[in-house]
Amino acid sequence: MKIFTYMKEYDYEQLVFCQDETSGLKAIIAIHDTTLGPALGGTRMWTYETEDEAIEDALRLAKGMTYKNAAAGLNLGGGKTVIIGDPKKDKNEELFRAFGRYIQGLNGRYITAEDVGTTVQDMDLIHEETDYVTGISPAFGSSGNPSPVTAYGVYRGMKAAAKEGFGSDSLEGKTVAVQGVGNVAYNLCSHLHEEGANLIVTDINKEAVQRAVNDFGAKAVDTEEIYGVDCDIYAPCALGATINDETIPQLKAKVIAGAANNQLKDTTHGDILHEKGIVYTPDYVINAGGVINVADELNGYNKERAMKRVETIYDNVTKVFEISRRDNIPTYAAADRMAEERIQRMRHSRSQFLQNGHHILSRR
Ligand SMILES: NC(=O)c1ccc[n+]([C@@H]2O[C@H](COP(=O)([O-])OP(=O)(O)OC[C@H]3O[C@@H](n4cnc5c(N)ncnc54)[C@H](O)[C@@H]3O)[C@@H](O)[C@H]2O)c1
Ligand SMILES: CC(C)C[C@H](N)C(=O)O
Repeated sequence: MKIFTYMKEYDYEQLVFCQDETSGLKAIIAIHDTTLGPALGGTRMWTYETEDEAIEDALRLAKGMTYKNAAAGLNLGGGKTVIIGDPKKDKNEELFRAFGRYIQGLNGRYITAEDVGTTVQDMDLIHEETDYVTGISPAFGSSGNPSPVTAYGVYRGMKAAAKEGFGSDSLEGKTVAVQGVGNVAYNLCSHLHEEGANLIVTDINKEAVQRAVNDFGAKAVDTEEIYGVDCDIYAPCALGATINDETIPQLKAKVIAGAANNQLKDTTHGDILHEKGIVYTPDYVINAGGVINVADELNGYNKERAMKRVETIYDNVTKVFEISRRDNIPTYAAADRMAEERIQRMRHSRSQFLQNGHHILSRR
């Protein structure tokens, strides 16, 4: 992989490789853009086949966080970490503490939180070494696990998408096909079940599937079957790139609305969905609930304030559909436009120098 060529093409600021022999830590911190503020984004722990695959995942996820934070109206830039390893076997205290020291070394340019493969307990270990971590235990005044809040935001965004696709935001009687019933999707299923939606679920983890079957009366299908099931809404809630050349022809859903990051394999797939009249809800707009919640910690966490902001996901999704219709562009492009315009506006409005915080000579 030509790293500098890639970084230049998509305007990345920084890529940090972290190696600690004692703990076995191998991590990549990608900082995409800090125009709006420090880069906030989670830490993913995953078994990557190759180092290039891990680097690419970190870079793509970090850029997604720039757009997610900008579109959500947060004063934060975008970054992300991937730790190369098996979250079931390779975790230890030293590893997360070593990683925490690397974050501390960035002196606030990057703030972390949970993502796939990491937990509140892992964040607590990172917190032993740095304050630049959110989503730690509520006992520290933190917001805790972001997943239930992400799920609530996805639920609200799905309602806005249903309004666009079916003319009503009621999900009662709608059939939703959920791919991956992990931390976010289990909570999403709970909201959908409560509203009277029918659920079809799949996961590579059989216990996760069984829990959804038992708790919500969901119908289980095999992992490859999920794309072609008869449903109104497809909710991708596992990993990325599941909307691609192989899966699009199978889809029967009119609406796509789910939690996963980087759902489109690439932008051409967003174009195809647009041509087919499938309502695609841009991933980083609908799944911003978690980051909105953890970002509130930077002001001293207030749940009521955070949840009020999470409610805006419904309006943000609606706005993306409006831009898409107005400018006749696919929804992913409409979301990018919304995020990029905000970053550009802020970049320009900061051209005037204003002393903020400490006097620049105060430490002499
Ligand atoms: N946790 C959050 O707050 C949050 C916020 C925003 C976005 N996201 C994104 O949402 C997605 C889910 O996050 P999560 O925290 O629930 O993760 P998770 O690891 O708890 O859940 C993911 C689930 O997907 C399953 N899975 C993996 N590959 C699969 C496949 N090929 N087919 C079917 N199932 C498969 C896993 O077994 C797991 O149960 C991720 O893409 C994540 O980046 C999460
Ligand atoms: C900051 C976190 C809550 C990040 C979350 N994993 C996301 O992708 O939005």
